[in-house]
Amino acid sequence: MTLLEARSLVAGYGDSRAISDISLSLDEGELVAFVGANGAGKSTLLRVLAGAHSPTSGSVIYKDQDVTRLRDFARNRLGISLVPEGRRLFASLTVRENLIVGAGSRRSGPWNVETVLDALPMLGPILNRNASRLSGGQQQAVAIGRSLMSNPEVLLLDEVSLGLAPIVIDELYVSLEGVRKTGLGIILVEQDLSRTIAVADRIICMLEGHVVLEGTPGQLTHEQITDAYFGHSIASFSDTGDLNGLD
Ligand SMILES: Nc1ncnc2c1ncn2[C@@H]1O[C@H](COP(=O)(O)OP(=O)(O)OP(=O)(O)O)[C@@H](O)[C@H]1O
Repeated sequence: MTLLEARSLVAGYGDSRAISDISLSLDEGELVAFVGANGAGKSTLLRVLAGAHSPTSGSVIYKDQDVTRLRDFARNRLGISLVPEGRRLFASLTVRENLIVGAGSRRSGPWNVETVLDALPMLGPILNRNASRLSGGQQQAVAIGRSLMSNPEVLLLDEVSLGLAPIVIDELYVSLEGVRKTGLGIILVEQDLSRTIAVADRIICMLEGHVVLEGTPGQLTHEQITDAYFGHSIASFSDTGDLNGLD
């Protein structure tokens, strides 16, 4: 079942365009990864999907409902949750309190402090620690846990592993795999190509606001993704695996 759809989204800041004509769909239990160089438009796209930034044109459809005009808090209540770049925790609150803030949408579902701790075991020992005293990996785990507390059906994760040690990233991805098995649709932005290829059902590469390459990890090579990332080739795989040139 399709959870989230973007139709021809265009968005920007003032006169400058950050994303152009982006369309995508996300199914239940699917993990779609966006890759691309700095400034490619990945964060803007996630913010538009979450309702934190208004598109100039195009639409966002969530479970057959047009949510384009709904703000982020309203979309969160419906089941779309963004883990933003920079994590944005409440520094003066403890880990437990940050998690509880995430439950503000009052949606019912499987996630509560206990189940979040099961999914993200690194939070257990630091539950009563102030968020200002956390490492980057711990902050990211709290940010993911806080989003889960809203019982989302779509999780949007920006720059999951940015600035984190490989061992911490491994642990976070093990947790995410468990979260995904619960049936959530996940869209993530990830700089680490090897990891993206390992976890994603589909990879979408953006360059200067456009989608320049799209396919499953089985259809795309590391080299093709790297080329698209840096703008060396512009190509797309259809579902049948054919290579098509794009304008
Ligand atoms: N608040 C803002 N005001 C003005 N321009 C912005 C703002 N945020 C992003 N941009 C611009 O929009 C374009 C897309 O940026 P965006 O952050 O979405 O890309 P990104 O792929 O997520 O890159 P990064 O990895 O650096 O976050 C860039 O040209 C960027 O400079």
